[in-house]
Amino acid sequence: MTLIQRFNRALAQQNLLSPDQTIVVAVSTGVDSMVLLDLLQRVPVQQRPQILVAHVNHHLRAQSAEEAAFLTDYCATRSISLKIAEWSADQHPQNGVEAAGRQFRYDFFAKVMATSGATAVLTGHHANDQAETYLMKLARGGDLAQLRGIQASRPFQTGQLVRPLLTFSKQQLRDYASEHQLTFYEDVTNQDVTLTRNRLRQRVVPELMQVNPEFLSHVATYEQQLSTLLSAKAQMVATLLPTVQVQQQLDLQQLSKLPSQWRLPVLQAWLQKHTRQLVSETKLVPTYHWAINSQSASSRLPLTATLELVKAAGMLAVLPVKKRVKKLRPSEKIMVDLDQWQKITATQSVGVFRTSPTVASQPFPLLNSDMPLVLRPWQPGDQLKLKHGGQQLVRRVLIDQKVPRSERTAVQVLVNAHGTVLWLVGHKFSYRDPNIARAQTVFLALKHTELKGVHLKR
Ligand SMILES: Nc1ncnc2c1ncn2[C@@H]1O[C@H](COP(=O)(O)OP(=O)(O)OP(=O)(O)O)[C@@H](O)[C@H]1O
Repeated sequence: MTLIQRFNRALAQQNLLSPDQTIVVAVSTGVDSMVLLDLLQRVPVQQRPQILVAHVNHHLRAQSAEEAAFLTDYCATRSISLKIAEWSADQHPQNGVEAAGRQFRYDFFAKVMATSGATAVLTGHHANDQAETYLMKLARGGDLAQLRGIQASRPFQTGQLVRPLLTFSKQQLRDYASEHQLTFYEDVTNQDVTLTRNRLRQRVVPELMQVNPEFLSHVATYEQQLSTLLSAKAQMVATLLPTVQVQQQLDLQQLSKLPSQWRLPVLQAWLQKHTRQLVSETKLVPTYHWAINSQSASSRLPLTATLELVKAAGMLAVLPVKKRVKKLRPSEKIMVDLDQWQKITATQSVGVFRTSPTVASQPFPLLNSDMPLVLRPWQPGDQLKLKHGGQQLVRRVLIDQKVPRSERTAVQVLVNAHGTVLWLVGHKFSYRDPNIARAQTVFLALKHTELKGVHLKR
């Protein structure tokens, strides 16, 4: 089969052989995309899709303007529609020009696709590009899924991104170009061996082809096998995921019942679903150990700036990061406004109300001279007034009530303007005669709230 026949077969496989559809052809004026454009024009007219060439002038090389002018002339002579985008120098970033240029290109292709109603964008990627991509990914490391190379076709905007030359080697394309006397431009930056891809292109791939001339087709075969394997894996994970999910949460016991090789991929899929981010399995290993280890020191694990993993009652949930309530230090005081809840810890709020609140509360005769009321951690000399005129040290109350030493410092007292303790919050009230003159009855209340998400449903 000739190269032209193989090319037409590749187009047929992608359902592109129809004059009723428009395709965008990304042409850089390099040999690959000029061969692509030439081959497309050789498709019999009754099958040939409408061609719309898209070119980006990157303004990166002196040659750029010449290339754009050449392509303008080429398309005009052959009555081919052409769209050119200018990526002007002032748009170039200081670093990462290559990636930014690629982004600009694909954004432009997407725009052209949208405005022309095209069904596909075609690029000139070939078998050597595929091999270089594989080698780069092997060197970089990661999950097997990340080793996937360039796809012959993948969804792109409202259609497909198609690489019909993926099975052809660079040499085959060069031979075709010289046989058909095509004009094309060499990218001089391809000679720059300080760039990793160029070193692979010029040194490593030729070496490997010396080891085995079939190297490129072996890479293509691996890519196919890998694709099949990964889609089988994705299907299996999709089947297993519902067996460990309870609503939005993940049941850790069910997870640990899965065959060991599926636990990490299922955790990964569950996390991806709830965070919309894919974390590689390799990076997920510590998270997995934290999740299944019942001795983990903490029940929370930060995931992103805004999300955290929360583990409770054998379940795992992805929740928004809670704003931590700052622990009160001994010197800190909070002025108490009447009729308002005041948070004193992550789970406790205190209020002084003029009408009885819905939660349990203690009536207390309050004097104008008590105001302002203050909440603060208790101090060593603090005392409570007892009913028959005596005093009791706060410290004594805490000891009598067997409050663990570690929890004692966090206990708060409500004191009046004169520093008299009215309430040892959560433990005991000071006594005051309910018939004292000029007093108004207020209600001292303590409310416990659960930390959202810590008490998870099973
Ligand atoms: N300036 C350009 N204008 C239009 N199309 C381009 C341009 N540069 C590259 N392309 C398209 O992208 C294909 C691959 O080009 P090249 O290998 O230089 O890009 P890459 O950056 O390595 O690949 P990718 O763009 O997929 O990351 C070309 O064959 C061509 O179809």
